[in-house]
Amino acid sequence: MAGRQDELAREQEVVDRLYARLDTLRASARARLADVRRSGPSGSPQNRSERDAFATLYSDRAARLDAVEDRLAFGRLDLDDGEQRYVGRIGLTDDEHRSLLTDWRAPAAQPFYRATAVQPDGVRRRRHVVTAGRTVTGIEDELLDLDAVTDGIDATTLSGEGALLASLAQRRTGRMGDIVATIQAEQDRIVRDELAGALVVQGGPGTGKTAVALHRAAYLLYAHRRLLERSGVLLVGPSRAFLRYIDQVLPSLGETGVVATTVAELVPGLRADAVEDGAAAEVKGRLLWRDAVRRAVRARERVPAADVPVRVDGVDLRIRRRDVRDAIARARRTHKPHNEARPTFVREMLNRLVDQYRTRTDAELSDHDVAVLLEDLRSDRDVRVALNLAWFPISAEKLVSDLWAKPHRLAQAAPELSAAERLLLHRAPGFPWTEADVPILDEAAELLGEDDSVAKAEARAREAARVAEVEYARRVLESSGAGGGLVDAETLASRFAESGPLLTTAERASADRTWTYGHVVVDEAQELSPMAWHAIVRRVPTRSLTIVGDVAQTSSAAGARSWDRALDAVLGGHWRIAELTVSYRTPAAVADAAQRVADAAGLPTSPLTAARDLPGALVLAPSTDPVDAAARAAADLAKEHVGPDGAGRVAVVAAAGTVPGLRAALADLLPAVLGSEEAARLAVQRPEDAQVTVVTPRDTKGLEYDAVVLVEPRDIVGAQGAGGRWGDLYVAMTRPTQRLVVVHAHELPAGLVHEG
Ligand SMILES: Nc1ncnc2c1ncn2[C@@H]1O[C@H](COP(=O)(O)OP(=O)(O)OP(=O)(O)O)[C@@H](O)[C@H]1O
Repeated sequence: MAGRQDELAREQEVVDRLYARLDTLRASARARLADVRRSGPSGSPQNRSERDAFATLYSDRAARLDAVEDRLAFGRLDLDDGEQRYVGRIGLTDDEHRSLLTDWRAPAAQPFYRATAVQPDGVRRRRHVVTAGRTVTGIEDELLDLDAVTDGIDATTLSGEGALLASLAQRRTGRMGDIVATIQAEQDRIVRDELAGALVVQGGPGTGKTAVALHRAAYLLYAHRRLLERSGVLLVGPSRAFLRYIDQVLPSLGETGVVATTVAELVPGLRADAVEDGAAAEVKGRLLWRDAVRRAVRARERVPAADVPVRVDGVDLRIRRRDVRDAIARARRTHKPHNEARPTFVREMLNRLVDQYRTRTDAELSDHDVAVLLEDLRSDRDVRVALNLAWFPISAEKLVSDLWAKPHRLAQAAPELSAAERLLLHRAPGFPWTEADVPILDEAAELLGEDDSVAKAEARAREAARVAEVEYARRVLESSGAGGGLVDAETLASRFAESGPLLTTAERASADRTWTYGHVVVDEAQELSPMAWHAIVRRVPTRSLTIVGDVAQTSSAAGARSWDRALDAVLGGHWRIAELTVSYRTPAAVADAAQRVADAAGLPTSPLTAARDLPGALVLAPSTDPVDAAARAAADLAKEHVGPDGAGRVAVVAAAGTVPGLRAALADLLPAVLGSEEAARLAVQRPEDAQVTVVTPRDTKGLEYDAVVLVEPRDIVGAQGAGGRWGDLYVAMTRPTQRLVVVHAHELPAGLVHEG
């Protein structure tokens, strides 16, 4: 083994040099930061904001360098021409700009993920370097030499199998980690796919769709930094819990500027956390709301039933129906949103009233007289009421809450709905918003706009100032040499902005409903309703999207069972699809059983091959007392998998009605099985950090656990047979990385029966 020890020692030397370089760069970023901060609070506002901008720049750089500590370098390519190229989390060069480490996203790193013996791409050997902290603990070589190929090679051949299996075997921490060291070829093709257009990634559970989507976001930010740093990247996930689960991945890849949100949070400042019936959510998810909201808005632009008499300055005037009709037509011709077109309507009406006044009184009116008269008309209560009734200034919230609370408004706006469907949507005034309301509110906000003439004037002034700042920033960058691809004049200028705190693109974007992004990533995309798609696509006019999901896992009634049907309406058929087929999460026995169940239920599954199997991964446990049996199984699994260091996750997954009973049974049992101290430690964990947890299938969406106890599959599916919640069962079965125990009193669904 002397050869291997020598190799390890050699790699250790290289890794030591790379960390030394990293330390030097960190020290230099810190020193620059300290210099900038030391320069004190003196100077002109211009100087101060310049100093703040550089402080942000250097602290960003220091934070990025800090984030890449773990597994800084993880690969080596030995090329045909004798070059050895190290691949790692970021690119590093020495003082003479010679490459020490190649960023995993650079074209030069691509063969690390793609080269095969059949297509070696100039690579002789691929080496995975495994490190713990800064110590090299292992190496794994693949010779990409056709002579070394014994068996046939197929699409599922794993690269760096040892490193991959080691990472899959690790205890789960409740936070997703990056997979940068072991991205597989089929995944890499998706990660590096071009920016333009909409890419749909369909794949069964555990095929790495989420991981791939996040690595793709990091890749695109690297490959198109100038464009995307300014416009931003939006990530839409299914829930806050899910966003928390993945929130360390992008920072570990050196990217912190991505805006992460859920559909419920898509409109800044709006809380939509109430839960509603799936049937109502399905109706609210239909595309018909584009027309319905338009009609609801139009209903606030209304010609009165009869002329309205008003008396101004002792003169009798009439708000005439035909004037209102003409003024409405005129305002609509501006093609502005309702509230923004309102001043045109009002101006038009007031001018017509002035004309009437002139005719009635037969008076010569000077400019001054007209101005005074206009002011009188504007402040007259009756005139105001009549004009408001004809063109009502209204907020999105008020418009939509009127639709839900006032049956006649809904009937008028959405005549295509049946009376039963309309009844489903009825709410008492003051109800809280739900997720399905948000795309409708967004549509309303879009069609209403804001009456923001003052804000607009301010924005124009700010834009003029910004142009000057960009010019200034360009000069600063030229003279300081701080550009180097890390920051451009626009970015720096936005940080120079004198007013308010220094906002990053992500901060500005997340506070602005009308922001348009350079790229949008949608995860668990099968859950989105057509209206939610409409709201998301609006935010990316270039239609540059990465859409990942699995139409076999859909649980929302408004979600998609086919990508064609979900996307053609909003993307006009302009999207491409890639498929992932290897399940990295779930052991083969579990993945195969889940696949059989899903196929028997007729779900639109993708082909799925598990990357590994584990003995005893699937246990079927019949019991006459499933609650007790599930609690016992979970306690035993907790003993096996849950560590006091916070690693290891066990979930009991059950239909909602059983959850409270299971929680109580488990709480009673854990002290006896784990000891009272360990049980007490677990008992006080926050729900999102809980190492042992009892949840419904929908709570587990996108997440994973070391072991899962699945309680009574029949209850999860529900009584409807073929129309039941099979997607939920498919999700629940495919959460464990190590073991699935199915506890049941009733008959198991087809496909879940022990074969042989
Ligand atoms: N190339 C890889 N190397 C190491 N781990 C990987 C790789 N690909 C995926 N994994 C791991 O497999 C697990 C499943 O990945 P992920 O959650 O991205 O799958 P998914 O397709 O989004 O699943 P689901 O459809 O169930 O939400 C994760 O723990 C992920 O880190």
